[in-house]
Amino acid sequence: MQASNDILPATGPAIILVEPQLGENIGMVARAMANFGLSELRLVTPRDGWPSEKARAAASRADHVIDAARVYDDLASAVADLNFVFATTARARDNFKPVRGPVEAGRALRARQRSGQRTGILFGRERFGLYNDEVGLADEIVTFPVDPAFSSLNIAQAALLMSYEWMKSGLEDETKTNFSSPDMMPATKEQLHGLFAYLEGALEARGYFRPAPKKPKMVDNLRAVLTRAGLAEPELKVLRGIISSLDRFSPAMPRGDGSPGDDPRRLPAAAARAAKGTDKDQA
Ligand SMILES: C[S@@+](CC[C@H](N)C(=O)[O-])C[C@H]1O[C@@H](n2cnc3c(N)ncnc32)[C@H](O)[C@@H]1O
Repeated sequence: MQASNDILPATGPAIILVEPQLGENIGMVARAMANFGLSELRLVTPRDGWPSEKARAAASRADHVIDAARVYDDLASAVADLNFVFATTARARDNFKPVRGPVEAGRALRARQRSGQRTGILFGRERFGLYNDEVGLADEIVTFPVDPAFSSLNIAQAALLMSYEWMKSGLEDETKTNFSSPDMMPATKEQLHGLFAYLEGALEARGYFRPAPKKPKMVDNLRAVLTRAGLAEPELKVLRGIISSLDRFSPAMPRGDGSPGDDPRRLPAAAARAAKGTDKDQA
């Protein structure tokens, strides 16, 4: 069957395969996407390179998906322009992320798309799935209800199930859900990662990440908390302003300009009261 000429522009979630190992699987993912009206395929460093004739053959004429597939050097770049990302995983993860079933996830993606957000779904390597720090780049997790004794689906089957739920969510007579006004939609991942870098730099300078071996876990937790908040761009600006202000007015270890040292006259009112020991709460 020939792919139709009037394929719709990519309005559905991007399907993001992290280091896919087999061209055949990439092709079958593309085919499943095309079956259910998805067309935006992103590949993070496919093991056997790209383009792949094996992928094209397995896609069974979903050529429009294969031809439009984009390759990225790392996952952060692949999600940079997205507002909301699901990670699919069969394994329970020890972090703060909400775990959804596929039906709920399909509906959530549809509602976010209707409110103008760009979304994506991550799939892991065939052999061992996604690393925890990769799941950490997503907002929420999707786990399919499967037999716990045999829980791992083939990647293309997993992509097929998610694509199916996506299409089904558009066929249902659902009440439209607007998450928020357009300027309060979640910031893009690139904007969010900018905040991570800024905050982590400020915390590093204050010796927050101690002892050093705990730093990766502390960073993961911090990022999970900030990701879960679904912060919009104006909210990121507020947080940046707060961090920069604390940076300037930390009497203990001043950074940047305007440090007040221990001069209470230059501290914000509450801090000045505390510094002078006149704060009633301290009595
Ligand atoms: C073959 S599986 C990887 C298997 C790996 N042992 C694991 O547990 O993650 C390839 C990918 O398919 C998706 N997947 C497989 N089974 C799944 C399930 N039960 N729920 C959600 N995603 C699943 C995930 O994206 C996974 O990284």
